[in-house]
Amino acid sequence: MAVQVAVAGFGGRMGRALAAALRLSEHAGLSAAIVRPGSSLVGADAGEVAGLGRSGLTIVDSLAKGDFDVLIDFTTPLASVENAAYCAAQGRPIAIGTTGFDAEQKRRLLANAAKVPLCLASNFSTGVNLCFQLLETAARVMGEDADIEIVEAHHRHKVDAPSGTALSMGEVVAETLGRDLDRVAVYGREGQTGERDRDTIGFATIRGGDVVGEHSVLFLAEGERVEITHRASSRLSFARGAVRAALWLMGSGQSPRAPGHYDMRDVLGLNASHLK
Ligand SMILES: NC(=O)C1=CN([C@@H]2O[C@H](COP(=O)(O)OP(=O)(O)OC[C@H]3O[C@@H](n4cnc5c(N)ncnc54)[C@H](OP(=O)(O)O)[C@@H]3O)[C@@H](O)[C@H]2O)C=CC1
Ligand SMILES: O=C(O)C1=N[C@H](C(=O)O)C[C@H](O)C1
Repeated sequence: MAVQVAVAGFGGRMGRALAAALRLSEHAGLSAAIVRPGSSLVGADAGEVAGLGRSGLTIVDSLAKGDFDVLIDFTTPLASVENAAYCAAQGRPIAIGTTGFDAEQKRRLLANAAKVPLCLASNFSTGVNLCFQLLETAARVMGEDADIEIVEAHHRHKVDAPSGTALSMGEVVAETLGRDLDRVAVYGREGQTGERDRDTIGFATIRGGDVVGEHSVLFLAEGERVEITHRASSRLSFARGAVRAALWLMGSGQSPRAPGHYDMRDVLGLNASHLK
């Protein structure tokens, strides 16, 4: 039987993409579509709202009104923290794609991983997670001799900056080089900045139009440079990854994973020690 998936943030850009990804999945199906309390979408047909035709599933405004095995959450930091606590209390696995958490929100979110399997990924696409792996190699080989800059571009509606993916990329590079990202990150430059400090990792943000998501990490050395770039052209790449993660959390038809904090590299088998 198909794994029953609830989607929180159903009315958003990713919510609709998740509806399409679940429609394409052989092993998972949409069983609950959750929107913000007070949303005008409450009571509407989920399939119609997602542009997929009538589904017979009514949109609701709380997880307690839905029936599900596993939750996929792409909402806001506040809502994700609440939803994770609900899932932990109910013993249900959760895959979270929301970005923009502050340190305290992230601590509260991850505390729930003591009770249930929780997969938190700033980017669920396969390509970005492969880039994380490539970045480790690039940082190891070139990092000490290069200036490292991270550039990201997203659509005009995005509310957090830098993107969660850019921050994850910075963390991968900083960790590989034994640097503390909180100390070396430079978020934008203006005025008399002085010369660049070699140990810093710079971030630049572009917002506009309908850009789905683009990330480049530049390793700028004397006489040469390496650029590792990922460009997403469809939100389906994120949504299909999140569905894959939800199925993985459910143990792919067997018993669910043990409680713990996982990420998309665990789902893809990219955290295996033989790859390091
Ligand atoms: N990890 C990944 O691969 C990806 C992550 N993201 C991240 O996912 C998040 C969502 O992105 P996107 O879909 O573009 O944003 P949207 O703003 O389009 O969608 C977010 C939705 O969450 C809804 N929402 C807010 N509070 C609640 C609540 N309590 N319960 C249920 N729904 C709620 C909002 O409703 P309302 O509008 O009515 O307030 C909105 O419809 C962002 O943080 C983004 O950065 C995005 C793409 C990929
Ligand atoms: O808000 C978005 O759209 C995206 N957000 C994620 C992020 O902040 O990294 C992932 C993706 O790039 C799209």
